[in-house]
Amino acid sequence: MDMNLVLNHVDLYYGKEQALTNVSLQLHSPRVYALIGRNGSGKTTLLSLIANYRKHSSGQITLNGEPLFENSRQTRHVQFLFQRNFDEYYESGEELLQTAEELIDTFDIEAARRIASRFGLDLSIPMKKQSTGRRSMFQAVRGLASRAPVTIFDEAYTGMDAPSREIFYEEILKEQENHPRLIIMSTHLISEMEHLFDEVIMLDQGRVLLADDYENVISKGMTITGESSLVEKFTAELHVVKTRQLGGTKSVVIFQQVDQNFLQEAKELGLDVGRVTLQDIFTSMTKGGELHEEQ
Ligand SMILES: Nc1ncnc2c1ncn2[C@@H]1O[C@H](COP(=O)(O)OP(=O)(O)OP(=O)(O)O)[C@@H](O)[C@H]1O
Repeated sequence: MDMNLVLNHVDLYYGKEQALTNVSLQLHSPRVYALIGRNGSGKTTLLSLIANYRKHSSGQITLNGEPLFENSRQTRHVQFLFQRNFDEYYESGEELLQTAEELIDTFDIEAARRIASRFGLDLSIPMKKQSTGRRSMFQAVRGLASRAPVTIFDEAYTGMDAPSREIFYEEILKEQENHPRLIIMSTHLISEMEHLFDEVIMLDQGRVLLADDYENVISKGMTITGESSLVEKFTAELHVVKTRQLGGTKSVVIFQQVDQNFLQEAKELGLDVGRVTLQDIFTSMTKGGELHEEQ
């Protein structure tokens, strides 16, 4: 089922504090969206609006052309998985999966049991007795097996060890191949999860700093290194997001689409042009403002 989620000039206030400002986004299936941003940038707030956990203060949020808030015809498409505290849950994982099967039309309990078994997650134990990482595994299982057309994972890996996270990523890719949908994942583990993403949304202090196709984002970022004055001259008109000075050598990160002529010219001048990762772009653009100087 095709999903089309649109946010149009959305603001969110907590009392007098503005957590989201003028957020406009268009998301659609089948895509995996990375939602990245520094602590307190508004990721969970944004996800909680999409998941109908709270109402936006102004603007519009629609799913498939209909206002989303308290609209059960559309909200039933959305599942939100976050680091839930299961301290009061005496039910076992299996019992909670059976409840999910009753409540969620698309839920596949056999898939849930299979993925739980891959994690080595014992579903017979009361959830309150599970460790933090295993509670996260359970949320991952529930989200993946929900097959919800809009599935949201808010830092779903919290507490999971590296092998378990690897299983989670493999299952995301498998699910997306067999049951494609709109998945949104907020994360701080950018390098580790980069291979999962089709799209990138970057928040900074409640505003959208960037929303683009992953390949576009990566193709815009590059480093240019060489003799200081040469680098300065060459990049004077470019969108420089980070500068690093090492003696007489300067290295800058630019974030801008450039053409082959540009690369050729850099080569002829003896400048070194290198690729950067999404994590590099993210830290360059958000570490203490857009332009970051390092000595
Ligand atoms: N329930 C709340 N009441 C008041 N302010 C809140 C509430 N929840 C979040 N905030 C504030 O809103 C802003 C955004 O918080 P949010 O939790 O959405 O950020 P985040 O990007 O998810 O952060 P993190 O990466 O640390 O989880 C922060 O300034 C936070 O203090």
